[in-house]
Amino acid sequence: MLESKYSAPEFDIYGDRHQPDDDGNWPAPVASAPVGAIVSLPGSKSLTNRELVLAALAESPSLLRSPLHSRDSQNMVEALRALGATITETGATGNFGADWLVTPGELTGSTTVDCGLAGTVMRFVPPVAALALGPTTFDADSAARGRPMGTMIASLRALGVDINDDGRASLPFTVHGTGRVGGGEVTIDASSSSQFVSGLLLAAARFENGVTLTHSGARLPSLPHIDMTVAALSARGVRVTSPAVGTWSVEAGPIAGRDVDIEPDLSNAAPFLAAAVVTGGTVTVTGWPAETTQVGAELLELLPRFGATVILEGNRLTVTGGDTIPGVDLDLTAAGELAPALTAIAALADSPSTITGIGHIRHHETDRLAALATEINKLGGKVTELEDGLRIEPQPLTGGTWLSYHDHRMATTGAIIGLVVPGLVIENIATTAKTLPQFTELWTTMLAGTVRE
Ligand SMILES: O=C(O)C1=C[C@@H](OP(=O)(O)O)[C@@H](O)[C@H](O)C1
Ligand SMILES: C=C(OP(=O)(O)O)C(=O)O
Repeated sequence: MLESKYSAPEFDIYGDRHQPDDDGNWPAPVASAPVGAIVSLPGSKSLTNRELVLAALAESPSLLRSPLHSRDSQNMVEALRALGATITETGATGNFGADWLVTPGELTGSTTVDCGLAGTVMRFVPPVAALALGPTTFDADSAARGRPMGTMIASLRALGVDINDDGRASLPFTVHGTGRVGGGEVTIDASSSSQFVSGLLLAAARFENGVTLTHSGARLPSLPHIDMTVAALSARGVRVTSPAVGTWSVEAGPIAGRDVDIEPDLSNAAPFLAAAVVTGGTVTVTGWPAETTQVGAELLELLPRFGATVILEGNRLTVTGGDTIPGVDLDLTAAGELAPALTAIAALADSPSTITGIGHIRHHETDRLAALATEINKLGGKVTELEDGLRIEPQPLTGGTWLSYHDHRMATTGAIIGLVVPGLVIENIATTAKTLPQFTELWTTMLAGTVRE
């Protein structure tokens, strides 16, 4: 497949060319043959940042083993430290960094929180700040200031929290914590992000009356991420129920300290597994959990739709690309986080694809529907934006500059396409540090494992 559709590689994947230049541009390495590699990945962003929040709100210390060390998790650590938790590195430093010991402390507030580019920080920490004794001002990178926050601000206000946003309904804003939140019933529209639900549920056991939250919007994206929140709460002894579809109830009560192993990030596995699909090679990801709430688990069903063979043996997931890549019709409402990597596969497929249910990813790190269509079309592709998705009609692609839009998954999506499209240069590859600072190293190591035929 690789040879039949695309020209031979032009340059050496092992050379210095695969470091970014001084402007942060990175020539995406081309796979000279089907990839063949075993890849280990750092911890899950979503699990790490949930466990950090819960550990900071708990009644006793927690140990997070193999947490993600990345910009998003660092922003979370610094936010919780600023609010009063003590977080120290401990234990042997593994391949991807030390464990974290989190000791809860009095939530003092009177501080500022830099959310960076992290949706989990801007949506999970304000309810914690509402429990603090003083004001907390939240801001973010200018690239992230426009991400939706109105639902969080309105729902905290509905629960009795004083917030000053100067009428913007977005960052920056100040949460005037008083040390207590009454809680109770609240109805919110979480159609632009599931993180509004998760953020309120994570802190709700510390509200005086807990929370009963009902989602009222037309659609609710990323449900597996809410299930992850519910599971993380339950594992810490919090009583949380879902009495009806779209309603969750968290009882007031203590949050238990807990030692927890953070699973590898299965969404960050997507580009590596996609590399097997688009080159007709084989990639094994280690440490794949037997059971997980991560949405990346859906790759086991999704990648075979693109002609791949997927085998889970023990804790190793092996994906082998097929001889052809059929186009697909997918509803990714639940798994929008996987859409960029799957769009790369679809752009390199043998027939058209339609991906729907992902209107909300216009509110991710960038408008991902516009960004994916723009960048693929610049290379000669034919991607049409739909109201809630993309129509992808594969075309022969040529190299060019691939913009990242401060979006780690845009950067890694470019890398997938660059495996088979020579001359693709990714702007601001460093933005991958949001969730995977080792991306270029792991990617080139994956390619160095290539079995040349
Ligand atoms: O709760 C979480 O950890 C996340 C929820 C999802 O957000 P949306 O519901 O905004 O898609 C997902 O896309 C994001 O990467 C992480
Ligand atoms: C949408 C994402 O991130 P965030 O947690 O910043 O929303 C993502 O990682 O794909």
